[in-house]
Amino acid sequence: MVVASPCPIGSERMRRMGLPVIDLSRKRTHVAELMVRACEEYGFFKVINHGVNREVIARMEDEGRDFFSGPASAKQRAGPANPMGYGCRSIGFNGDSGEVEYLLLHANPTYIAQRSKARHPSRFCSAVTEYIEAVREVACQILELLAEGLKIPDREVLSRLIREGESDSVFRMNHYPCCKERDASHRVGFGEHSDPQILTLLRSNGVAGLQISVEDGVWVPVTPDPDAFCVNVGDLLQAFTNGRFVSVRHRAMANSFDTRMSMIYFGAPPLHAQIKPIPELISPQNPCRYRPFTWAEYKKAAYSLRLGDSRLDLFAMDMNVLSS
Ligand SMILES: C=C1C[C@]23C[C@@]1(O)CC[C@H]2[C@@]12CC[C@H](O)[C@@](C)(C(=O)O1)[C@H]2[C@@H]3C(=O)O
Ligand SMILES: O=C(O)CCC(=O)C(=O)O
Ligand SMILES: [Fe+2]
Repeated sequence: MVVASPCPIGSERMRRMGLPVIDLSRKRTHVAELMVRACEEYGFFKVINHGVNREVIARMEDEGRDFFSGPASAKQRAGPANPMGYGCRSIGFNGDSGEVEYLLLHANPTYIAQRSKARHPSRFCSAVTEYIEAVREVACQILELLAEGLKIPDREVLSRLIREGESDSVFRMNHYPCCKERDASHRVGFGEHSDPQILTLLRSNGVAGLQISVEDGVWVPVTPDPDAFCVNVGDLLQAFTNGRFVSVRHRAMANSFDTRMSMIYFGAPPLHAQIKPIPELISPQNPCRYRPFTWAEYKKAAYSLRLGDSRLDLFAMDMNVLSS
């Protein structure tokens, strides 16, 4: 098994400092610079003052709570996850599992309207649609700031891909029931992996569980903050930036005291989109590291592998051939 990267920052520094917290209301050039550094050094950061209306978040959270606490029959109606839909414990198609139940939806309004199998479908559907729209805007803003920070003249080169009507972005709600067992802190909710898409925006209630892999197999917990979005670089953004940004492995652990719910937006391009390093990020010192591929090809590879496998290596250029 080949695995994806841990965070390049050492465990001590990560424990001491925690993740970078970026205030989106600060000066644009400063924010862009901080974000680029965070994506290079941590692959993860938090954003605050992101402008997403509290009520939009609260409505989504209420709907999520209502769905997961609802009758098994309503949840079964939304399943089984193939891969979209409701799933319990089983993750993906290749034998992965964890102490989690979830709802996976395409982030596209028509799909959401058709797949709203909650107890109050139209209320659920409008809460999800509003939430996704608001979070997608933040994701686009971040991708444009990153392009600016990387001095890429086409500032929309990345944001355009997830703004497109045909974007294959996904919305996921994970519900981790409180695990009353004596040593539940060792129980895995969602196993280690990197996210395949471009950019992930995660929000959770105030309960801990998310952890990031740093060097030497150490896992560092992310302090929960319901007012922030936790943002991470996905595999495609690592490829677009020619390896300058890192798609870092993370996982979610069970919690012995409280129930945890996370709501995650995975910004992805349309299926037919070509993924290849952005030309401005290729140079003789940093030759092209990935061969061109489509998101459809990448997704197929992801779904044929286990959760913890690295798929980006399959699309990497042979650097020995390049240097000879
Ligand atoms: C085991 C798997 C679940 C997953 C598809 C995969 O084959 C490998 C990647 C997994 C992942 C991780 C990030 C997201 O939660 C997710 C929706 C995605 O796009 O890739 C999941 C997939 C899933 O749960 O279906
Ligand atoms: O629920 C979480 O905190 C993390 C889950 C995750 O990483 C994912 O669904 O890709
Ligand atoms: Fe993830």
